[in-house]
Amino acid sequence: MLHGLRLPQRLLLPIVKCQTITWGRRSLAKDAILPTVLVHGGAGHIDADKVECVKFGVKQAAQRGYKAMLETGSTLDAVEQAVMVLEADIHFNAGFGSVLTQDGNVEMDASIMDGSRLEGGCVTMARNIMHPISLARCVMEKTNYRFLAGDGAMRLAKEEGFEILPKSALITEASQKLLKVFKISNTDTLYNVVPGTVGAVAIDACGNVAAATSTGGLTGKLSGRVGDSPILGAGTYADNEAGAVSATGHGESIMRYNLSSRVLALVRHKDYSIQEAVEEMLQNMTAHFKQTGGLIAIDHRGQLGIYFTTELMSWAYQQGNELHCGVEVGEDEVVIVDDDT
Ligand SMILES: NC(=O)C[C@H](N)C(=O)O
Repeated sequence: MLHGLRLPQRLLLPIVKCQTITWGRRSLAKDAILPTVLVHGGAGHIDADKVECVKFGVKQAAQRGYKAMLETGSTLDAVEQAVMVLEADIHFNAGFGSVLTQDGNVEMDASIMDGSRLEGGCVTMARNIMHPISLARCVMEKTNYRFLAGDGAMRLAKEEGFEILPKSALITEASQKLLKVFKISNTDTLYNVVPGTVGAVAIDACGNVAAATSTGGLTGKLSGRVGDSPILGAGTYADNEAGAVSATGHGESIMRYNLSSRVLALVRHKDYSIQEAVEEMLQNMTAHFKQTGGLIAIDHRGQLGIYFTTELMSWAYQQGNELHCGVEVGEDEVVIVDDDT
């Protein structure tokens, strides 16, 4: 059965009026976009006793990202900071708490993209660092390349002063238990039963978008397996002319479907609303590959798309002083936060 939620059409209240601003590729005359940071904490099952912790985590992340955007004016900072909160949180499969390979090791994937310049950075097989998302950003900003793997990525981490943690530092009791369960059950869809991959998308008042995704991948994966999360167009994409997307779910399906790019192509070329686009693409992917997933997205006008074909997906966003959050289909909890949080 397919699950998802429809968000109420939101009023677009002008809070910042942008001048006509010329970015690299075209002139944008935009107004009435509400700056927003939207995050997800993975699609799948969440144990009932963990739901509140997971909700707390995604809300913290959305708030942190929003605050970063206000402080620095950068959507790239917003998505990086939001994802960093979730990488450091034991309840998510990214950074600390990442799931384990068949050999019992942590190998992490991450990517980040700046929609104003179509710039991106990606890492795979990152080890022993808390924040692969920041390493992905370093690849983008400090090298002539856009994707580094394994030893090369780790060399950059050392050169850039990342703290290199002991091998066991990111491994948790929960991830070890999951690997045991995986080995007994020998299924490849264990992402369905663990809190997941994390991601963020953001837009500022001028229509600049960014996206970021970070994950430990799939429990029991072969060493060297690369998922969708570090692949631009699959797990992550951002383009000011269409919007920003972060995906979660079965990586081998998401990458073959080029899920994030397809969503934005519908918005840009077929005049879909972002919610229609995430629903249709995820339903099609799920029907085609018989594998599930979840998406968060923001279009270039600031409209939001949230959808999942799994049982649950944790998400949260901050827009002005409203903090929204949900886990189940149709859930949309709202709290008002202080301006200075
Ligand atoms: N939980 C997830 O979202 C897993 C991730 N998409 C991967 O396949 O690596």
